[in-house]
Amino acid sequence: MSTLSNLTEPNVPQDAWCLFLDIDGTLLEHAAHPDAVVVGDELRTLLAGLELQLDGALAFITGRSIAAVDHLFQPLRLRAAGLYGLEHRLTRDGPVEAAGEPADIAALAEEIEAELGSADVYIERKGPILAIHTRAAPQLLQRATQLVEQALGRLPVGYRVLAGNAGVELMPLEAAKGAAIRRFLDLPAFAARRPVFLGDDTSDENGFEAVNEMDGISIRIKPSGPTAARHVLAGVGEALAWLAAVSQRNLDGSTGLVHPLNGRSR
Ligand SMILES: O=P(O)(O)OC[C@H]1O[C@H](O[C@H]2O[C@H](CO)[C@@H](O)[C@H](O)[C@H]2O)[C@H](O)[C@@H](O)[C@@H]1O
Repeated sequence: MSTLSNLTEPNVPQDAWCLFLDIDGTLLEHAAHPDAVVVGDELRTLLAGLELQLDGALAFITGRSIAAVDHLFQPLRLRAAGLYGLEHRLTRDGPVEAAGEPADIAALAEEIEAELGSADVYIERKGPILAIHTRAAPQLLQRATQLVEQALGRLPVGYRVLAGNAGVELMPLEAAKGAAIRRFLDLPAFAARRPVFLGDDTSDENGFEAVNEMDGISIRIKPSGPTAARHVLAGVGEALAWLAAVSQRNLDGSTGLVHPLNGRSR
């Protein structure tokens, strides 16, 4: 685990590499509600350009569903692992593959909603995953966490509880960003490329570990404590600037290891 003091800003190899991107808190500033985030045309253009430069070796790795991601980024469609890897779209225009039958957690969502009894708590129903958002009611986070932890024993298959950003999520054990990244790395478009992963959250830590094992480049956005990532960028603005600088360097045809924000080799 690294702490803030020993994390450095990342370099990116100019030879064969591929890119994995978390969305909320990495590419998009957090908003009061999941539907309130805004995707600008500049971001769409940046991602489309990077995807082209990387010959398609770019994928979103997100806790959102792929349908929700498509809706947010439309008309742009990219390769994606959604629901923390319970869904994959391995080619840009291909089908969404979903992991087995989800447990029926609809009733549980109703129960938790009634128990919390606050219009300020938003329960996002994502098929096999429940996300309980307490951004507008932070005093209810502890109770929400207790409720999902208590529910674990009643669920038919292995579930776990993961702290989210201003909330908590209940998800199947196999939902993990590291496994989602590995799945892409087995594909011809990604194989033999060095993985680069940008993320900002607890759920991204598992992805950083996977990327580190493959001698990749793990980048935590705005870390607040120890992280498995080896590099840091201070916030969404810095992450977007870094990606834009990398893209520009690709267009310029530079070679070697570069620090894209200041152009110096390291
Ligand atoms: O893996 P990510 O792409 O980072 O997605 C993680 C979760 O992001 C969304 O929730 C978070 O962002 C919302 C918008 O800023 C914010 O209102 C909420 O408090 C955050 O937790 C999304 O709604 C979840 O489904 C994702 O799992």
